[in-house]
Amino acid sequence: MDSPTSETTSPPPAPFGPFVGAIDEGTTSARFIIFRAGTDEIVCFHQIEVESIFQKEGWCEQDPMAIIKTVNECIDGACKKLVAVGGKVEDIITIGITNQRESTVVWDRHTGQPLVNAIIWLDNRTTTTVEELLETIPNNARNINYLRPLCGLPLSPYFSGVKLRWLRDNVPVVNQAFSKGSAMFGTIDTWLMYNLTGGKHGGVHKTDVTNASRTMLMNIETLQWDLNLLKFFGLPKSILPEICSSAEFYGNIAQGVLKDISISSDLGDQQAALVGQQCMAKGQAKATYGTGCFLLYNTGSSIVHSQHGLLTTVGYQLGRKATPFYALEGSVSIAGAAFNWLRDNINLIQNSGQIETMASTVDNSLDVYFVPAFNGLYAPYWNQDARGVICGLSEETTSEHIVRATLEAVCFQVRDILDSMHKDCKIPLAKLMVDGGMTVNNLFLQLQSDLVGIQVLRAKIAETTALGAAMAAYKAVESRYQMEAPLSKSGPREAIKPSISATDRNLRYQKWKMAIERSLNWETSTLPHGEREAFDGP
Ligand SMILES: Nc1ncnc2c1ncn2[C@@H]1O[C@H](COP(=O)(O)OP(=O)(O)O)[C@@H](O)[C@H]1O
Ligand SMILES: O=P(O)(O)OC[C@H](O)CO
Repeated sequence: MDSPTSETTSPPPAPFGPFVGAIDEGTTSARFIIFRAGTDEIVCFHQIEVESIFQKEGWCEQDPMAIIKTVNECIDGACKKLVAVGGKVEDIITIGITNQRESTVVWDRHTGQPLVNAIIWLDNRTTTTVEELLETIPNNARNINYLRPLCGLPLSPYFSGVKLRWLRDNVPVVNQAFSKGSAMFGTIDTWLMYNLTGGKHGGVHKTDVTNASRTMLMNIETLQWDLNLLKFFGLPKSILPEICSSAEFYGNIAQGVLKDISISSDLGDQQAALVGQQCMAKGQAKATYGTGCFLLYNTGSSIVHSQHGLLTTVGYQLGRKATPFYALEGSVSIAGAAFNWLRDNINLIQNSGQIETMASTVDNSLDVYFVPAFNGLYAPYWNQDARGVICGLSEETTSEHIVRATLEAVCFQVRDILDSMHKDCKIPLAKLMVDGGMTVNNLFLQLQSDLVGIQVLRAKIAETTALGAAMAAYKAVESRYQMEAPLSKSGPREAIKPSISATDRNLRYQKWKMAIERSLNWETSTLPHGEREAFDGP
């Protein structure tokens, strides 16, 4: 047996500051991560799951007060861990915020209390609102792309403006607060910022350009709230936060363990991952696989209006006077969420650790295709009436084939998006940077590379979203910081290369397209309700 040496017995050196903290408030969980400033070294973090509430079919809500409580617990938890390893909380020089986007909160400016639960981005209750808004488009055009030139987005239940309009039309207390001028609106970043900086006692009411670019209310060129868009949605400007850049002083934290520490960045989580992955040059792209999957392609300072179903969004603006960078985005609403469904609704798996093991026991999905269009299909289809289908089932199909087909479903959806990006930008992507909860799954990354036919590069650290927020916050307080400098000493990214033939890949993709056809317009292609009730079999 080795005798202990002074080297093995002495405690590890205390981490030295300065540190930068990042709140990452995702759909599934919240976390607070403490980085060594200007690096991608995580000193410690604390993460807690956030509960979603499903009151009715297609609805998804979260309790805004529970979100605040969870974030505060994450901050406390991470700071305790920092002290436990010998670090000092006072060495945290600033923090940043990154968040699930589009999710909508309305609260009362006098009490600081939410008027309703937050409507989460993947909530589908507003399909009728979209229908009603389509009716108001001149010349009976019913064109979902009518507002694209102004805001870069198609009309869809996904975006905050549509959710706000639904609240105005359906929740009297919100409608009254709009009329009285006592309502405040915010996406999750704004709600967090308001509460952290004092709430009803002087909390700031601000958002950043990336989050604002997901509301359908901001003009994509001026980066200001657009009066024509507000008029279209019938919403008052008085409820909206001030739009700021993604990296600047937002306010100081009012109480708790981080009291008086500044908040210096705010970015939607997918844009933060773009920064954290260092896709800061035109033509670079990343895909983040969490609850949903979001592929962002940096288009530099140019606004590219997609002709093929992608979104035009702000990528980041790192300082008040900095040039805004834009991105084309392909959004997939159900990625990792499909596994939550396999676990919670049909008990096919018990935990996410089983996914890779089960899917690896079979060589292929035995021609099973699963389109998890639970709340319609986002990019590039924007079909709110699509619903999920599993096709190709046979007597030989097992749970393992379905789990594998679920992994492949995410890969095929990314292929759909890459094809659109290729058409919009003309240059095919040579490689794709990937991150997010699903990317711990090695088989998944191999399937992704096989089914799109390009190299997939796994991020060196899993927390690229929080890293992006921390980098932007540090940039705001340390102007000499070079964000493009190599961040990590941990070696090159892991590259996964395609291992199947182009013929095989294209055949499988054709089958996927057939499955997509079967899922599209499912809601509107059913019999009208009256006939459905009368129909009594053949
Ligand atoms: N090994 C795995 N294989 C496939 N999916 C996974 C695996 N581990 C986690 N996931 C999925 O990743 C998602 C969580 O990722 P995360 O990036 O934390 O999400 P979010 O930022 O949306 O909260 C969950 O939906 C979960 O089902
Ligand atoms: O919670 P995530 O990481 O899946 O991200 C949610 C997106 O921001 C929704 O647009």
